[in-house]
Amino acid sequence: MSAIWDQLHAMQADVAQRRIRSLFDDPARFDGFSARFDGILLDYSKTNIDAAIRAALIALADATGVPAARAAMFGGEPINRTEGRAVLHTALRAPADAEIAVDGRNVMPDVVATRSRMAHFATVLRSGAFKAQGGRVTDVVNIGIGGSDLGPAMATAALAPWHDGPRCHFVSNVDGAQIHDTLAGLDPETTVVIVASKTFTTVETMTNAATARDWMAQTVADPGAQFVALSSAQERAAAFGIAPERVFGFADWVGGRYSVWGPIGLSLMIAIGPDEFAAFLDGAASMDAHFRDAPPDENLPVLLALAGIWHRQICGYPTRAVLPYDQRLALLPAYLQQLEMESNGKRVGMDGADLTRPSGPVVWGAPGTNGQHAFFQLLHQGTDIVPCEFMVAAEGHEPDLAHHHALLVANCLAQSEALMTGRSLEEARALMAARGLEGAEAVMQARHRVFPGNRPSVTLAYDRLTPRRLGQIVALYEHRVFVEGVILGLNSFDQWGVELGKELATALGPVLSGEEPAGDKDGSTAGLVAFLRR
Ligand SMILES: O=P(O)(O)OC[C@H]1O[C@](O)(CO)[C@@H](O)[C@@H]1O
Repeated sequence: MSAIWDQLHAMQADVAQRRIRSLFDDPARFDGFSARFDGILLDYSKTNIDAAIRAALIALADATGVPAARAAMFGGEPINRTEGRAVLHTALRAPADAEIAVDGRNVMPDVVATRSRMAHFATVLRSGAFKAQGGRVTDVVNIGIGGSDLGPAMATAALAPWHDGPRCHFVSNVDGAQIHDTLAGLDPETTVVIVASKTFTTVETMTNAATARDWMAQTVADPGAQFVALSSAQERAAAFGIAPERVFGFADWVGGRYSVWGPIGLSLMIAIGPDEFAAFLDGAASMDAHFRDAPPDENLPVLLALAGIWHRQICGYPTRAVLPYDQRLALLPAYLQQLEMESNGKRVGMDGADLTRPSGPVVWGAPGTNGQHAFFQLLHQGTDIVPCEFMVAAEGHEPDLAHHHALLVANCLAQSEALMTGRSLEEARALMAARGLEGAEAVMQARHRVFPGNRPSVTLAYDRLTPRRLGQIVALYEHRVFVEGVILGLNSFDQWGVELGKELATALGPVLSGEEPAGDKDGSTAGLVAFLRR
């Protein structure tokens, strides 16, 4: 297998000076290096991947066991080795009649039962039949963090055109500013609070949940009746005082960052309704089938993963930017940061030995066109190369504002073109000459206006951002992360790297309150404690 890695590095050295633009001398370049599924087009023709490199990348995926690992994941095997668990978020969106076994038991009856309990609850709440102390529920506050926040918050914002339920708010940070500002605008008598936590121990969520309960208790006689829990830890939810009929559980084979498809998606279901939520699940399930069945050179998650491996592990680019030209996907970069970096930000392989190559990249981004007026300067002229992943819809949701959408699309395409094509010194000098500049000043000014180009990007284009399309896009990224993780030989489904900070924060609480001395804390931490202690 290391022979294929070596081969890819050698291929990269061979093509390092090649202009991506020159690949379009072949009129079939776009068709040969793009793939379609349903209403989605993945264009990776603006990368330096050619047919031989793609073949080697596919051989790498085979040699590292991607097909077998994929079968093991869909088959419910305990592929999350460090936690001894299956990885079955795909079951949450599988058709009701699917049969998916964990330890010999079909999990689908439980999944389907929870799905219909959620749908019933959402329908009752949306219809006004669920009576809060003040009558019809006007507002829902989802309290959760990480995967218990980012998925539903991202998807709820993305699907705003489908909102016809109560207003949904999301509180995640333990910073009291967020819950203060959120609750300040709400009426406790018409608000329902959803406590979303797989473990029901996460300190941020439990602190916010207690604050929300105190807030509600000031005017509501039975605040527990307006609380809902989404959790794998059903006893802890009960101990918090939430009645079992408002506790929606899920199994430990659903990872936090993969959990929007089940109970953690309840706030989204309340916002858009069970039917549209079902379309979101169906979209994801269709991407699951595509990922399972399509040949690698037509398989969107595999191709996106191979482009990721090429740019990060072979070319050595340390970050990648996600740039949705779709304002309603403004939270997608944050969602993908958790999905990708919590999954593949690891330093050892499955066997515990050090990785011999870089882990997954730093993922960052912001919606276009805003980013163009902020950090795109570095993307075009900085000394680091940042592979960009653009996203754009053919159609917006505002027919009266079609001219806005036309500008949005033009800007998206202009950016990937500019990144690839750039502007040479000769072209820049011609521009200066046209402005009447001459001599050394013209050269200096021209050099500032050179764009080196040859900067790779992929574009994910889709017809329109619907619940189904969003489900497909999110599942596409989930599987992309999985494929990259398998190729790197790491466990994409644990997150031990978040533990140490949690432990130290717990220990620092009494130090900050003055109950305990700073003791053997390092000088910086002790100095900061002294400054911040009140
Ligand atoms: O849903 P929980 O158990 O509150 O966890 C929230 C988040 O915290 C993490 O465990 C990281 O600390 C994430 O993986 C998870 O999504």
